[in-house]
Amino acid sequence: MGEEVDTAFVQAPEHRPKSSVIVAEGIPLIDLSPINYQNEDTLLDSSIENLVKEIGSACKKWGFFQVINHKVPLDKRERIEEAAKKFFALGLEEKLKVRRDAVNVLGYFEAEHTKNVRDWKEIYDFNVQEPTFIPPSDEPDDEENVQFQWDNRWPQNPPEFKEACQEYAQEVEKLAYKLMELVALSLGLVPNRFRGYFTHNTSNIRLNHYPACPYPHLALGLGRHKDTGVFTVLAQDDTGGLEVRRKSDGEWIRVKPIFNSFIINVGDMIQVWSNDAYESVEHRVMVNSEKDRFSIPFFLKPALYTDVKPLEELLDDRNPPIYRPVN
Ligand SMILES: O=C(O)CCC(=O)C(=O)O
Ligand SMILES: [Fe+2]
Repeated sequence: MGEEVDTAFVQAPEHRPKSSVIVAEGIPLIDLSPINYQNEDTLLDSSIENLVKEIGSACKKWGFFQVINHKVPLDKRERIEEAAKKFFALGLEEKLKVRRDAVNVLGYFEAEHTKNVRDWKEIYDFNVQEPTFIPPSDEPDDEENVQFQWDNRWPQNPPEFKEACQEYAQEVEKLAYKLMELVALSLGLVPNRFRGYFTHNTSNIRLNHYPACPYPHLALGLGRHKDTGVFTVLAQDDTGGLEVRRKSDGEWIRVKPIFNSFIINVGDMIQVWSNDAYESVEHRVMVNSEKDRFSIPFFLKPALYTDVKPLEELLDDRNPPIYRPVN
């Protein structure tokens, strides 16, 4: 990524970052302490009730919130952050050894595009559940129906990379399931309503590296998009750069980094399950000319065979299904 402006990275004028930044007072900060003192049978006492209300209203109003006191051990997070830094600092040739390709969707990738404009970043993807369960195809001979592979490609360097990734994944996955229960309660459902969808989950973790960029006014680290999964649990470093589209007026709002917190955002699947009660919200990432930025999203995703459709319990004559099942 040299000093010349490479037009592949240049955003259309209306999508370029503005020089003034609005820092969100707005996106709610939610303290998860109440669930850390609970066991399953007491999940419904009053501190949980308040927490559930906070989560429900954050999902409705913003589609985004931050959580603290989440019980993901800080040392596990620091270990994967360090491993990610060391991996991205390797030479390109070394990283290309684990590059994703047309068949295997996991591994390193340096040429991601969002809405046809190249993102100023490099990434590494791995799946949380290994091996990923792939349902047998109905039409195995159909040439259109390419069978993708979902095999984690672990680099040899740094040596601790795989273990750091797997240990972190386990912890953040536990947090995701707790949040899923709280989201279920906030929709008036039983806490484990969604659990069965994740037996053969396809959740993945992405390591994002946004290098410092010589023309941050023209490019984006990641163009505007919505997350396609259930929801995302994102660890961002202290650089800042994530912006969220405020539902009330469409303004881009910067999400302030808070030490040892996670950012949670509603994805497309909750939007469908909840029949639009909660909406998936656009977000994007700014780059800057001085500092690299690292982030680690965990994308909670169900089994590949899941039919995602509005949940029957939430529908009635006044709230008919907006979506047909999507598989
Ligand atoms: O880097 C970030 O803060 C956000 C990343 C993101 O939105 C994504 O990878 O989908
Ligand atoms: Fe995203």
